[in-house]
Amino acid sequence: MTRRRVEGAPTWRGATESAPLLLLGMRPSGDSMPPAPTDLTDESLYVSTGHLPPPADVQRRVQAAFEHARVHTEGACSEVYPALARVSPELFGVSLAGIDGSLVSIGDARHPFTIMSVAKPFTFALLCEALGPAACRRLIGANATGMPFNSAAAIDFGDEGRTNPMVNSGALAAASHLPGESLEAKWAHLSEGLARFAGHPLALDEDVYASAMQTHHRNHGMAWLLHGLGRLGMHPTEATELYTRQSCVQVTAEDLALMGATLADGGVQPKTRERVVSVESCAYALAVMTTAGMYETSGDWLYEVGIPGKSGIAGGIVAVAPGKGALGSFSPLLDGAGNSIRGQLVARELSRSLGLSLFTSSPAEPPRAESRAMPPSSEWARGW
Ligand SMILES: NC(=O)CC[C@H](N)C(=O)O
Repeated sequence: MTRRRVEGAPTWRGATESAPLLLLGMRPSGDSMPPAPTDLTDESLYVSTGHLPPPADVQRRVQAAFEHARVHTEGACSEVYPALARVSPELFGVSLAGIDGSLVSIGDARHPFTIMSVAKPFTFALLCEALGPAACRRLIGANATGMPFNSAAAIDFGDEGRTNPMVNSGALAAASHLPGESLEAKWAHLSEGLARFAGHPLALDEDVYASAMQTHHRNHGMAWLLHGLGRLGMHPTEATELYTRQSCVQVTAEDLALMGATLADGGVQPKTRERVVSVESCAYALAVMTTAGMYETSGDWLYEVGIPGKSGIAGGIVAVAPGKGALGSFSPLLDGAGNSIRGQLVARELSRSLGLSLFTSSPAEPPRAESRAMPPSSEWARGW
C-alpha cells in the first residue's frame, strides 16, 4: 500500500498567510517544511550540555556495567550473512570515550568486527555535510518506520519511498547520494570520511564482504523498489554494492566510542582534533539516530537509555551523549530486532551511572519546603 499526498493539499511553498500549512493527518513530505533560518551558524548557536563524572568514577562505573552485562549469555549471532554466524558469541568489549579524547576500554574493546548498521549515522552525517539537512530529508526522509531494519514494507508505507537513514532502505538511498560520479568515487568519499571519524584508516573485512555480496538479495530488491520511486542517486546494483561495502568496514568498540564522541563534540574528532563534519550535521545525524537507531525498538531504547543509539547486526552499538562523550560496545549476541543484548544493558546502566540521559534533570535549587508538604491522607480522602 502506498500512501499518497492529497491532491491540492497545501505545501509550505504554496501556502498563503491564512491557509493552514499542514492539515491534520496529512503526511508532510521532506520539502513541505519551512526552510530553516540561514543565519544560525555554528558560532551563533547557544549550546548547553553537561559533563561526565571525574575519570576515576567513569573507570569504576564502566567496569561495573561491563561485569553486570557479562553474565547475560542469551541471544544469538546474526544469520543475515553466513560469515556473521561464525563469530564467537563470547566476545564482549566496552569503550567509553570522553570528548577530551579520554578512553576507558574493557574486555574485547580492540577486537575487530564489521560495523554493519552502525555506519549509518556517520554516512548520514557525511551526506548532510555534502548536501545540507533539507536536501537529505527531502531525498531520504527522517521519520520513524516502526519496522525491522530490513523491512521492504517500510518503503511502501513511507512518503513516496522516504524512510529513515538508520534503516536499510534509507541507508541505501543515503549512500547512493554521496558525492562522486562513480561507485569508486563515492566509496572513496565514504571510506575517507569514516576513517576521519575513527581517526585512522579502516580496513574492509574481505571475508564478511564476500559473504554479504553473495547473500544481500533483500537489500538488492529494496534498492530496485527505491529506484522505482526515484529515490536513488545511482544504479540500484551499484547502490547495493556501496551500501554492502559500508557495512563491512572493520571497527572495534574503541573506534565506535571515538566515532560517537566526534558526533558528541560538534563534529571534531577528540584524538586528532580534526573537524570531520559541522555542528549542524552532527545534530541532524543524532536526530535520525534517536528516531530509528534501534529500528522498531527505538522507543524502548529511548525510554531506558535516553540518548541516541545505533546498533549493527555484527554486535556493535554506539550511544552518543552530546557534549559528554560516547559509548562503543561489541557483543554479537542479538535480540530479535538485531540489537546486541549486552550492549543495550551496558548502555542502560551507564546512562544512569554516568548521567548520560538527555531527559534526566534535578533541581538546581532545592524545592521550597512547603511545596513538599502533602495533606494527611485522611484529610485528602474526605475531599475525594
Ligand atoms: N542491522 C544491520 O546491521 C543491517 C546491516 C546489514 N548490512 C544488512 O543490510 O542487512
